[in-house]
Amino acid sequence: MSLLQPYIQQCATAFTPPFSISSPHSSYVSVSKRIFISCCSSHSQTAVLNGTIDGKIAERAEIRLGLPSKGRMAADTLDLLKDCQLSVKQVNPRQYVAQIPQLSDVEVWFQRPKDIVRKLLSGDLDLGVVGLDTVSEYGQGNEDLIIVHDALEYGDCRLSLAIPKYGIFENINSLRELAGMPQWTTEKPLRVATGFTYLGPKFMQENGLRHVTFSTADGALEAAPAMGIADAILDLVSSGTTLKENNLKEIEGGVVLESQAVLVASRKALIQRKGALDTTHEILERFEAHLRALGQFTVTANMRGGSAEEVAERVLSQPSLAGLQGPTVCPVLCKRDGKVTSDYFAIVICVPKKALYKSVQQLRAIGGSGVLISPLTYIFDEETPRWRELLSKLGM
Ligand SMILES: Nc1ncnc2c1ncn2[C@@H]1O[C@H](COP(=O)(O)OP(=O)(O)OP(=O)(O)O)[C@@H](O)[C@H]1O
Ligand SMILES: O=P(O)(O)OC[C@H]1O[C@H](OP(=O)(O)OP(=O)(O)O)[C@H](O)[C@@H]1O
Ligand SMILES: [Mg+2]
Repeated sequence: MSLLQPYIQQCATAFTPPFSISSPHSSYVSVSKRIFISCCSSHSQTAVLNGTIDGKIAERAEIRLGLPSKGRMAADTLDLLKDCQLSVKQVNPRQYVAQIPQLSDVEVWFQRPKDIVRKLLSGDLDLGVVGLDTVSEYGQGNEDLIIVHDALEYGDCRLSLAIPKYGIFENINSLRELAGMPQWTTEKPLRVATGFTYLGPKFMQENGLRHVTFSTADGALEAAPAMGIADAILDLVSSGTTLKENNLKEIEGGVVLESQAVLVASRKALIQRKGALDTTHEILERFEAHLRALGQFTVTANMRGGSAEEVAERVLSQPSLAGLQGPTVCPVLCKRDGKVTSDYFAIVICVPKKALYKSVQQLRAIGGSGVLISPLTYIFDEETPRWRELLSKLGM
C-alpha cells in the first residue's frame, strides 16, 4: 500500500465517487473528481520496512551517513564537512563508500538525494544531508525522520507553482485568481507538470483547488506549458532564470516550500543504534559552530584609557560593539622610565559581517586605533539550541 494511500482515501471521502485507482505504478496523480492514482511504487511501505524488523533496527557496528552522490548538493556538502574539519576520504569518485577519519565509527555512503531519504526510512542509513524539499517529498511526513539541522546555508531554493506569462494567464497573478478561473472543470482540469507528486497534490488540496491533474517528468519541466503538455508547473526555483527564459512566472501564494540543505536522521537509529546520538551531537556541534562563525569577524583594536572598566564603558556605549557576551579588554603592558605601565588596552570583539564597517567607524569614534580584522573558524556555545531541540523531539 502506498504511503499516499491515506491522502487518496481522504480525497476519496472529500469528493463523490466514482473514482478509481487504476495502477500503483502510474505516473499520474489527480485531485480532480475522477482519478486518484498513487504515483510511485518506491514510496511503498515494504521499502520502509526493509532495514527494520518489527520496528527494531538491523544490527551493525557503523553509523551510516548518506551524502549526495551527484548533482548540485554533492560538492557543497563535501565543502561544508571539510570546513568543519570532517573531510571525507573517498578513494575515487566512482566508489560509493568513504570514511571521515575524525569520526571513526561513521561510514559515508554516496547516494542520490531521494535514495538517501528512502534509505533513512528503510533503516539502511542513519543520518543524511539533503535538501528539505527532498525530505518533504520522499519522507511524506513520516515521523521517523527528524531534521537535526534545518539550515546548512546552501542549496537555497523554493518549490513554487509557475504559470505562463501569456494567453489566458496574462492577468493571473495569485493562486486565488488561478483557482477562480472558470476554465477548470472536472472534464478539463488545470494540468500541472511536476516531479513533486506527493507535495503537489497535497498543496492543491490544502488550498482548495479541486480540478487539478498532475503529470510528471524527471527534468526540464519548464518546457511543458510551451509544449502544450501542461498549464502550470510546480518545480524548484532559485534565481528564477529558468522560469524567465521559458516565459513563465511565479504567483502570489504559490510557494509550497522554502528549501535548503538539512541534516536529517532516523529517529529509530538515534534511539536504538549505539553511538548514533553521540556522533550526531558531534556533527551538529561542528556544523553549528562553523555556520555561526561564518557570519562573524573577530575585531581587535587598541584603545587609550585609564582602566579596563573605563575602556569597556566606552566600547559598550556603541550599539555595534557589544560582541557575543561583551568585549574582552586586556591591558597592553609596556615599560616606561623603568616602570611597567598600561596606557593602552587591547579590545577583542566579535562583529557580524554585515555590521563590520559600521563597527570600525564606531571603534574609531571612541578612540580605537590599529584595528585588526580576522575571519572566525568556529563559535562554540555552551550548548547548541538545536541539540536541546533534538533531545526534546526524541522525548529525552
Ligand atoms: N536551482 C537550484 N538552486 C539551488 N538548489 C537547488 C536548485 N535546484 C535544486 N536544488 C537543490 O538541490 C537538490 C538536488 O538537485 P539536483 O538538481 O542536483 O538533483 P535532482 O534534480 O534531484 O536530480 P536530477 O536532476 O539529477 O535528476 C534539490 O533537491 C534542491 O534541494
Ligand atoms: O531558478 P533557477 O536558478 O533557474 O533554477 C531552477 C532550475 O534548477 C533546477 O533544475 P536543474 O538545473 O536541477 O535541472 P533538472 O531540471 O535537470 O533537474 C530546477 O528544476 C529548475 O529547472
Ligand atoms: Mg535537478
